[in-house]
Amino acid sequence: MIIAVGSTNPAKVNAVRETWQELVPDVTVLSASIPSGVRNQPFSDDETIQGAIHRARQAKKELNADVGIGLEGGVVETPFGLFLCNWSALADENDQCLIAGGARIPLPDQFRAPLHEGRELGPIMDEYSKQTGIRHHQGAIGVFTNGLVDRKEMLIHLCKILLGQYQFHKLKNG
Ligand SMILES: O=P(O)(O)OP(=O)(O)OP(=O)(O)OC[C@H]1O[C@@H](n2cnc3c(O)ncnc32)[C@H](O)[C@@H]1O
Ligand SMILES: [Mg+2]
Repeated sequence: MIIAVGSTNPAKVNAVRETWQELVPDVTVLSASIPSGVRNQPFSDDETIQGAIHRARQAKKELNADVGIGLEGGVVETPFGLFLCNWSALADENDQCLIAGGARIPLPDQFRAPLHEGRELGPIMDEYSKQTGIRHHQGAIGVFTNGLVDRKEMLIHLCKILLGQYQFHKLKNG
């Protein structure tokens, strides 16, 4: 079975690889950089979900896979402040999509202006934490949880929710 991931970000690819290779026999995980079809920095749940779905379907198509997976990070305004959000989608053999949402965590108020001006969270996080490539490693969630939950671990949870739904639908519909 071939699984295609619509990103080359190691936090994303390794999350998919570790989840599927551990839980499903004879899986090959391929990855390719796939545009999300939405803004580089999605600004709502809807836009982030749309990006995840687009990446899942395109990855499946471009890599000629059985199943495609899209993982997308975004930000959402709430009455309690600006939050990081995480969404994922799995495109199955019939191109039907399963969706799963992940962790949310508040972002500092000072991030609001640069994000609204069109900057991406990745570089803002690098400046804030005085590190480089945060998005590829611990992620914002790792920084703001003191390293207790990193981006890959958070994405593994999403991948398990996708895989579990996929198995549930297979058992139900054959
Ligand atoms: O190569 P791709 O797959 O595009 O990976 P990415 O890191 O850009 O991730 P997304 O496109 O899913 O996320 C949209 C933006 O939000 C940023 N982002 C999302 N989650 C993040 C996190 O946990 N830490 C740092 N930046 C994050 C990301 O860097 C982008 O600027
Ligand atoms: Mg991106």
